[in-house]
Amino acid sequence: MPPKKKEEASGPPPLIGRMGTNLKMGIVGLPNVGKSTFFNVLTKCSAPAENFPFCTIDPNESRVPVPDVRFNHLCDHYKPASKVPAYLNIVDIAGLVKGAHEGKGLGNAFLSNINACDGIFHVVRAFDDEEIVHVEGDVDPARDLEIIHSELRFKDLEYLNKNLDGLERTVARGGDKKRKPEYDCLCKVRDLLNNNQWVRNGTWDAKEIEVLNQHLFLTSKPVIYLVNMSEKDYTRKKNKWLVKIKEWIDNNDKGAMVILMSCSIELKLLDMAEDEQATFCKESGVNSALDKIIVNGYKALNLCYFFTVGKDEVKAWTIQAGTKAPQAAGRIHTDFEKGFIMAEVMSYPDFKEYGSEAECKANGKYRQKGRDYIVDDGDIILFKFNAGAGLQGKKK
Ligand SMILES: Nc1ncnc2c1ncn2[C@@H]1O[C@H](COP(=O)(O)OP(=O)(O)OP(=O)(O)O)[C@@H](O)[C@H]1O
Repeated sequence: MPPKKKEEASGPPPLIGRMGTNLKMGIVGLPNVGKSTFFNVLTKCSAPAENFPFCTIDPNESRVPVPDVRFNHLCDHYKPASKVPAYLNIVDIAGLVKGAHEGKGLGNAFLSNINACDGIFHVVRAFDDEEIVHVEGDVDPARDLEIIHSELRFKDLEYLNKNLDGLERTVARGGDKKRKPEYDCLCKVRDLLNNNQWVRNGTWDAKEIEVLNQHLFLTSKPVIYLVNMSEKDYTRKKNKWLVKIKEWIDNNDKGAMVILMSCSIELKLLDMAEDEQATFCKESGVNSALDKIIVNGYKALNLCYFFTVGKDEVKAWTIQAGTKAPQAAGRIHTDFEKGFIMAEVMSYPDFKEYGSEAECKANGKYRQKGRDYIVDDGDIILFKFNAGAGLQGKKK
């Protein structure tokens, strides 16, 4: 067998989850925890946010620009006619309740909406308000985290057992040896789930990841926990539930990202003019959590982007981390991939340091990269491709 090319051997490891650039983060949580409010402030649109459970009946989808000082700097520099940032797709999913996996509270429909997402913003309520009904009767974020965690796990177990039954018969009868690795992998999934663990927290080799990616378990999706606090608590950066939340996450999802936020502060900021907002943030020491949430949601999906720049347009092109130059070129046009010759690349830090394309060139920072180049987040690229592929010459 010929030796593997260096880039193949050292390329990024396979990942659990769907491939592609049109991935979505779903907003998940119990009813009345602030999901729709969060979705509204995020998208600055007006999906209903009412003071009673289940006001979100159908999933609501939107996309929000990913904030990036590099993109802003490139726009300031080129002053292009068109500015196109990267976007994060977000879906607002109606509240899950205990027993959702058995169909309670329209559970199954909502669980299938989660299935259509690639990552989860898990919103948990840490604010008290007697006017706002809590489906479990009182506020207790650790209990709520456990409910959602268990519902997704139960749903995976239900799906798994259905698949495993058939597979067990086929493999046990010795009829289909080819499916033994799949069977073994699914048994490993079953053990994990029965042990109160999520698929995402298991250790998997490349072959097993191939199997997992045929099934796309709910508990294989990356999760960012959003703790929705009252305005007062968020401002003073204190909340009586934080220790318990941290404890729960350490015990159940060690290392997961937790972001503190307050939907009521975000609503307040949304109503302010830009200068008023700046003064408020300076005086109160409070900042919006939205940028951090969007940027980390995007990263959780393993997405990144490269830039194309010029007077006509500065644009961020979403790719999956680890994408090689020809496939990145293919995001712009399939002919760019087919007729790929090279990528001319400036890294963003070099561009920032030298101040222009000409200075990057003069200082050896304008590099020509071939087919095996793995595009880095923030690269500024000009692709050269063979006009025989259908288009003329080179194109930004
Ligand atoms: N941090 C907060 N402090 C106080 N009130 C809040 C906070 N976040 C949200 N709320 C209020 O809680 C109520 C419920 O919020 P929202 O409708 O967004 O919940 P939801 O999780 O989308 O519910 P459902 O799943 O039932 O649609 C609203 O009245 C909203 O204004």
